[in-house]
Amino acid sequence: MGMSTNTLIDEAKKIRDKAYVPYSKFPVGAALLTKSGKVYTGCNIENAAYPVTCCAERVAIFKAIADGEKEFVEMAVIADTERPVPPCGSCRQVMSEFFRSDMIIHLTNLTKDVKSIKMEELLPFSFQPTDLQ
Ligand SMILES: O=c1ccn([C@H]2C[C@H](O)[C@@H](CO)O2)c(=O)[nH]1
Ligand SMILES: [Zn+2]
Repeated sequence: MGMSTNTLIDEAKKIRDKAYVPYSKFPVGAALLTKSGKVYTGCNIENAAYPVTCCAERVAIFKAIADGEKEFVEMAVIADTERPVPPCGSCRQVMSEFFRSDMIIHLTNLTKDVKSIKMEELLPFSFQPTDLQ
């Protein structure tokens, strides 16, 4: 694991403290590295209308996209889980829209277990923009 990966995990851990989680009390942090070397971070933001909640991963991705970023190289996600935190299905679908199939996502937890997984393994046979043509 390179130095940039540890830095990315640290950034994810740091923004996890900003999570707005009055309902689940389950804070999650995510950090996304762009090809240009910038890091976009996200935390989960819940809502009294529970399903309106946005996960940490999507907050990070949407911040980057809204800032004009298009090329991503690595992502880290962290939560206080027993195993490396598995992203939800909605986040996997959003990731598959913007991440290359060979991009690595580092899933981790507070006890530093890390599962580094390729986009294509995280969501195989995913519905793609090209399927609309
Ligand atoms: O990978 C995950 C899994 C869950 N959550 C959030 C959604 C909700 O706020 C809380 C409990 O599901 O954790 C994330 O942000 N990312
Ligand atoms: Zn999610």
